[in-house]
Amino acid sequence: MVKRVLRHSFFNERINMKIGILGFQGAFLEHEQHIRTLGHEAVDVRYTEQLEELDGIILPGGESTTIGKLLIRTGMMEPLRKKIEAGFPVWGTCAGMILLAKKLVNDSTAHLAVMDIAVRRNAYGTQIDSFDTRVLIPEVSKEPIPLVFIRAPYIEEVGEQVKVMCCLNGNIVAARQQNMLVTSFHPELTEDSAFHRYFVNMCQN
Ligand SMILES: NC(=O)CC[C@H](N)C(=O)O
Repeated sequence: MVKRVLRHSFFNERINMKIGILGFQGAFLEHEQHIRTLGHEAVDVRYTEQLEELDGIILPGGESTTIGKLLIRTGMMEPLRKKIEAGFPVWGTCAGMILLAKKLVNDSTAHLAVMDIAVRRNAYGTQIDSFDTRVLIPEVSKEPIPLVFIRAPYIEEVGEQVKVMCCLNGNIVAARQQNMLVTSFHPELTEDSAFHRYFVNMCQN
């Protein structure tokens, strides 16, 4: 409560959020750039103690099996899971989506298993099946935004609490359940900051 009050300016404008980006592997720099462009601080998260100073965390793309193993090895898996279950804002892009899913339909990777979605890993095939497209996601932006898919997963089933934000050819590629946001694609690899703005807003509320 004290933290919330202190982080508002005199005129009640929110200043300088601290957004963590899990830095074990994957697209740290690209996410950092967007967070900085929006005027907030990006923190490279590698230790459990760092979680306490953050307003939210991004789990970037990479290799979910590797990131899952590192979460266990560093002792961050359980504290992070508990924090997310208590309402800590989190956004998983691609491998990050896999880490957040309660159910993996074609894999048994160690993961956080907090969000009520069933996810298929590498659902679009291999690296050469990577692709990009533009889609209007009204909740996030007034204009169609570029979506980049790289060995991407998609969501096959969602629980009652989950809001589907974007479907592509009948597959769910973006969804939100309260404090948890997931995207199959990589907004950090495009110039459009709409998704980062959306997540920062989630962290402010
Ligand atoms: N770009 C990505 O994050 C790819 C995810 C990767 N295919 C995995 O299973 O973890």
